[in-house]
Amino acid sequence: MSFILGITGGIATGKSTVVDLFKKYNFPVIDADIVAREIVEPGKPALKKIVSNFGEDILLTDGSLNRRRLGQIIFAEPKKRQRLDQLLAPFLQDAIISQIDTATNDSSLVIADIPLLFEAGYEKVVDQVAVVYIPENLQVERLMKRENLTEKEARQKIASQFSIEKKKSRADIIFDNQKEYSSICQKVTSWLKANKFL
Ligand SMILES: CC(C)(COP(=O)(O)OP(=O)(O)OC[C@H]1O[C@@H](n2cnc3c(N)ncnc32)[C@H](O)[C@@H]1O)[C@@H](O)C(=O)NCCC(=O)NCCS
Ligand SMILES: Nc1ncnc2c1ncn2[C@@H]1O[C@H](COP(=O)(O)OP(=O)(O)OP(=O)(O)O)[C@@H](O)[C@H]1O
Repeated sequence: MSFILGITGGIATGKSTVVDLFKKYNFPVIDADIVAREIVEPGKPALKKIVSNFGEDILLTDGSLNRRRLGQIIFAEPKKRQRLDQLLAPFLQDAIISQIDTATNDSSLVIADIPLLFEAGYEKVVDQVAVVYIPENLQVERLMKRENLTEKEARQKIASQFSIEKKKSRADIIFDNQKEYSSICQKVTSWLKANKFL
């Protein structure tokens, strides 16, 4: 029996930074953002659904999804975001569960990196949830810096998810990422040792 650890957080709170540490220890990682890219490759049914809802304009000339354009639409218009979430949810869920199942054959610990874990109800497919936490003001600061956004744009993206405080209050484990990199490394390693995965 493998232990499935869900990792979530807000945009730019440091999920990738934490997940990379688990990868360094060779634990398998299912990345929901990558799965979400795979299910909308040209020819896949989820892409057809997006086109029938958002129009042909949502494709690039080579027939692939114009991710930048779709991002601009959904982060500015909550109704359209909800529509996208609804139409992708069944495809995402099937693919995520199937990738987790496959990974459990090879490892005692499987990491599921799911940005919208709470919003989309993935608590039921993982054993525990770790939230990578920084306070919202620092989240705004790191997001603006990483993506070269204005404060308004950063806050708009953050507002499209549950707040980081709400996620923190639902966590089984909190990986606080306010301090320097070495501090978060130490926390992850301590958790692995305390739970006998190292
Ligand atoms: C809108 C899309 C095309 C934008 O693509 P882009 O390459 O610019 O961003 P990327 O996929 O790397 O997502 C970056 C981050 O945005 C946030 N995010 C993505 N989709 C959503 C959403 N529907 N609601 C809230 N936040 C979201 C997540 O924190 C994610 O980590 C893409 O994010 C997408 O297909 N989203 C819908 C699928 C989804 O729900 N993904 C999250 C998996 S849990
Ligand atoms: N401890 C830290 N100190 C300073 N900066 C950090 C720290 N951890 C992460 N960062 C920076 O903050 C930004 C966000 O981190 P990261 O990309 O890991 O977040 P994320 O939660 O995976 O984001 P997203 O889900 O939006 O892709 C990055 O630019 C990263 O370099």
